[in-house]
Amino acid sequence: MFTILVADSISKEGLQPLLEMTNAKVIQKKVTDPESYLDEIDALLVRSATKVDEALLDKMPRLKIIARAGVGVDNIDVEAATRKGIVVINAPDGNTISTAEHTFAMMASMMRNIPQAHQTVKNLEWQRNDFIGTELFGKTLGILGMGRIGTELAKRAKAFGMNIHVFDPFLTKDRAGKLGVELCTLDEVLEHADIITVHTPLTAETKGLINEHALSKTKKGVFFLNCARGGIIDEQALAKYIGNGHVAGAALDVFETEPPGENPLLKFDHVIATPHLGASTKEAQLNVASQVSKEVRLFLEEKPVSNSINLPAISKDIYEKIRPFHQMSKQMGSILSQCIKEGIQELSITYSGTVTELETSYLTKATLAGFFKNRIAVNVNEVNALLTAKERGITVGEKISADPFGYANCLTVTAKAEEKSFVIRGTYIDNYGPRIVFLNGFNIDFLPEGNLLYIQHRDRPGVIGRVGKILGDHSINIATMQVGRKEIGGEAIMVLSFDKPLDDHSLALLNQLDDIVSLNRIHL
Ligand SMILES: NC(=O)C1=CN([C@@H]2O[C@H](COP(=O)(O)OP(=O)(O)OC[C@H]3O[C@@H](n4cnc5c(N)ncnc54)[C@H](O)[C@@H]3O)[C@@H](O)[C@H]2O)C=CC1
Ligand SMILES: O=C(O)CCC(=O)C(=O)O
Repeated sequence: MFTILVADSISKEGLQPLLEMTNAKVIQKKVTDPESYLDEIDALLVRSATKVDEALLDKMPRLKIIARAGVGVDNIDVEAATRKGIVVINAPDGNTISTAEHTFAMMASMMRNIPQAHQTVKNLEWQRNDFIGTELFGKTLGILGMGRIGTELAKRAKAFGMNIHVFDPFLTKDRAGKLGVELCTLDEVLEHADIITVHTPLTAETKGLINEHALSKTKKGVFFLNCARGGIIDEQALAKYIGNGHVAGAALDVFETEPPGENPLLKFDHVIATPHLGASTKEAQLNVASQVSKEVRLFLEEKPVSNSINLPAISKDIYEKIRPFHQMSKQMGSILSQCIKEGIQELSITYSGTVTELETSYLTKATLAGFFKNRIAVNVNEVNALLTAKERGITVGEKISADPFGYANCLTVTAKAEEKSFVIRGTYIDNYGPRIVFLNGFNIDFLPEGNLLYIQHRDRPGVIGRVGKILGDHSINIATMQVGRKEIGGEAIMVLSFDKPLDDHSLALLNQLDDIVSLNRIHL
């Protein structure tokens, strides 16, 4: 049974895919509510009100996925979540139109003084001369950040006869041409635009993108809009430039601190504001809620998700092809980890045959996840596998080889420790399943599943019988047994599988047998 916490106000209709799950319980409470049962939560859904920081994550040991019903994930410590192996997803385009429309509405309202004029009429005044506005037609709109919202805004502004100048380091000239906008440098936008609007994410790079230095380059009488994130425009600098009459007005939907409280910007008549309403439409809220609910459900059903911030996105079709290898990779990593007990310096995987046509980097991460599973306390999965390896000084390598050793496909994983290395090879046979076909220098053939015992021994008559006798004497049923050797009388191996885990006492007795070199219990 999964427990899902919906911590912010999210459209109930959009939550339907989660409410319909028979194996999930949905709790709608703030994270500060004692009845939110943080230590039992598997999935967390938020908007921007809940700050998902490391301290909160520490209280949620079972958490597997955080879903942001919206775009900006700046209220989530994605790095801490990644370290803990928690998938972070968002709803990247469910509120694009609403936010573009809100920005446009704010721009039109600001240029025609609508909020201020509205208030005077409500106050029974009739001041027609105080509210002379400015047309949008023929003006230059500077858009900083030409992503989804910037692009939708540009379309609407073009329809109003505006010239669009854009700064976005990731926008190509070709795409700018197709969108009918002029690609500029930041300075060019600052120098030429009549109205400047920001539509970037809030990152270390965009924090203070519009600071005093940038403001000093703008035209006198310029207008500003921020319907993206507080902090992209430095509030102190903006207040200074409105105060000295250089900036003619600003329209703000977002603030560095929300709610903004006694913010000096709100004292200016030429500043209009809304309380972070960009995405507040019925349509957007339904869109984002149902987008993330569907994704969380897919994730809990162990199906691939598309809108992850910290996990490589793979489509459902691709996942279906990769699924058998995905499971086998995890098992191979786990076997390796249980056979080579010491710390390793390097883990390399060679792919050959048909598997090379798939997203092998996903399999490499799964192998690492399997390897770390029983070694470290942190939940390691495809999200944090590479980071975990890096933090532990393990070099991870991936190679493609033309030689599949006679199989249709083959994965060979080598772990190198200081003094030894261990190699495991597996193949997936259609309509049959995964098989481990090579273990530490020996050809073998076993199913990587359940409770296994890997025995290295000398190839002498009677060893197999003595092993069987001890197990039989202790009522341990051998489900399967595979043997392999390099040469007659030389080193040999056995891999046995049992219906239940092998107990310590029987293991110790087996260890005392002549000709036994080493024993490894493997639990998959
Ligand atoms: N007010 C509200 O309620 C809402 C606010 N937002 C915010 O709007 C912003 C934009 O959202 P989307 O368009 O959906 O995101 P997006 O990811 O589609 O677009 C962001 C664009 O910013 C560009 N960019 C990144 N760094 C840049 C830099 N240093 N200088 C210039 N451009 C840069 C990127 O190349 C990208 O094209 C985000 O901050 C998001 O959180 C989104 C939805 C609702
Ligand atoms: O949840 C909201 O209403 C805010 C939306 C937003 O800011 C975003 O999607 O980035």
